[in-house]
Amino acid sequence: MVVGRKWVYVKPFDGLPKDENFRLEEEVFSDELKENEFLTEAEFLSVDPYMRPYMSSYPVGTSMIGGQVAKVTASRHPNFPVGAYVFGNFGWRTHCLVDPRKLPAESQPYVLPSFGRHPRSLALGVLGMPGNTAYFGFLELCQPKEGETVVVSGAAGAVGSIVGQIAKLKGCTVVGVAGTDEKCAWLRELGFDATINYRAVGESGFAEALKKAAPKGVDCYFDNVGGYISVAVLLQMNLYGRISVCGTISNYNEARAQVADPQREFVFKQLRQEGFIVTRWHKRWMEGIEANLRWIEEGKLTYQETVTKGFERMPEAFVSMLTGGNTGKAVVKV
Ligand SMILES: NC(=O)C1=CN([C@@H]2O[C@H](COP(=O)(O)OP(=O)(O)OC[C@H]3O[C@@H](n4cnc5c(N)ncnc54)[C@H](OP(=O)(O)O)[C@@H]3O)[C@@H](O)[C@H]2O)C=CC1
Ligand SMILES: CCCCCCCCC/C=C/C=O
Repeated sequence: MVVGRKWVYVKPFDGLPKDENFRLEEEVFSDELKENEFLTEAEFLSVDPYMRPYMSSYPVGTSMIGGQVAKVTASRHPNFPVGAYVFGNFGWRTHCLVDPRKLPAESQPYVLPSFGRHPRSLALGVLGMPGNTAYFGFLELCQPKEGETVVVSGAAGAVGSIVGQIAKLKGCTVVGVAGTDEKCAWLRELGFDATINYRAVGESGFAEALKKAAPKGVDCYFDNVGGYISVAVLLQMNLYGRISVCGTISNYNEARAQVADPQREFVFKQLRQEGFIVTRWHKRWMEGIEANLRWIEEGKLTYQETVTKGFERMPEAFVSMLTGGNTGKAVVKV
């Protein structure tokens, strides 16, 4: 018998998540596995922005959703032997009994490929879902061309920091938008050509700061945040510009987003905007991971992680990420 712990969603979110929304519970697993089942023990867990809006469609009493890196501790599945490390969407839990046949195609667990000298936690960041969000969401939807100007919001986070570096690899001029001077300094170290600390310039100063940072206008916008930042970028897009709408974290804690009417820009500048969910590319998942790993090995792609220690601190790490406490990928080490 194995006793695990899990975080349960016990009260609907209202604004920023609080302690009262979560409860830590125990769960018991039998040692008796059925054919094709395996048991895991978590090593690293991910806290991601999507958990905030997604949980609103789950009933209270559901375990918190999310990805993790875990070790297989018992198995009756030939592809998941004892001792293997896997990625799985097992939720905020220390242990999980898995039968892959019960999971949808786009959420199948997989044994981690070798990351060489790099930590396994990267399977939650640059070598996992956020890295693939950057790789596919930027390259496929923005179709960047050498010499173009790319703006990335949420630029110092898990997705944005990779998008900006890929844009540099493609020969673009890159402007990153982030919430502190320290984050902006890191982005310039990564090779970003210009940065804007949106908190420092404020809503009223953002358009002018963008004009300075991107004097030739914007050809591609990778949008992680929505809100006034995105409206300002939209108004400075060039003819035939492309916008990849990845996320709108600026309103995840609000019941309703403030709506602007941007349609005129789309008509007269003939813009193209497309939203996406990264699992759209689940059949090409390993292609993204291999490309990002290759760039890391070649010294062309750098990553950073913000690691919180202790499974009991999952809610704290989640709220910290939602409020800008992380640089690069936010993860929790059990
Ligand atoms: N479409 C898809 O398939 C996917 C979408 N996403 C989306 O990508 C975005 C980034 O995710 P991810 O890289 O994991 O998260 P990050 O690592 O970027 O962490 C979230 C960051 O958002 C920033 N932020 C918080 N509030 C605001 C605000 N009001 N305005 C601007 N920035 C804010 C904070 O940085 P700062 O200090 O700069 O404010 C914070 O660090 C999210 O919107 C997420 O939902 C992620 C994965 C897949
Ligand atoms: C039950 C876990 C589902 C995991 C899906 C991961 C896809 C994240 C898509 C993110 C969208 C916006 O942030």
